[in-house]
Amino acid sequence: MKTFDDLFVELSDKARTRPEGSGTVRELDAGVHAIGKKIVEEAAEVWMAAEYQSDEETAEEISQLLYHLQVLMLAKGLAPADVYRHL
Ligand SMILES: N=c1c2ncn([C@@H]3O[C@H](COP(=O)(O)OP(=O)(O)OP(=O)(O)O)[C@@H](O)[C@H]3O)c2ncn1[C@@H]1O[C@H](COP(=O)(O)O)[C@@H](O)[C@H]1O
Repeated sequence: MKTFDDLFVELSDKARTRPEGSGTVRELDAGVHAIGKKIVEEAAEVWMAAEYQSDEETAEEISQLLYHLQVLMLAKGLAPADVYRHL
C-alpha cells in the first residue's frame, strides 16, 4: 500500500524526469494558480462525500486531495519535512 511519503517520492521523480503522459507533469506546467483551484475543488468533494457518500468514497476523495496538495508542494519546492515540522 502506498503511503504519503511513497507518493511524494514518486511525484518528485515524475517532476524530474517528466515522462510522457504524466498528469503530474501536466498539472505542474499549469502552475500554482491552477493547482490551487484543483485543491479547492477536491476539498469540496471531500466535504460533500463526508456528508452524503460512503466512507470508501470519502477516503478516495481524501486521497485525491492529498495528491493535489503534494503537487502544490512540488510546485513550491516544499518537502514533506517542511510540512511535518508544523504538525
Ligand atoms: N494519486 C493520484 C491522483 N489522485 C488524483 N489524481 C488526479 O486528480 C484528478 C481528480 O479526479 P476527479 O475525480 O476530480 O475527476 P475530474 O475532476 O474529472 O479530473 P480532471 O478532469 O481534473 O482530470 C484525476 O483525474 C487525476 O488526474 C491523481 N493523479 C495521479 N495520482 C498518482 O500519482 C502518480 C503519478 O501519476 P502521473 O503523473 O499521472 O503518472 C500515480 O501513482 C498516480 O496513481
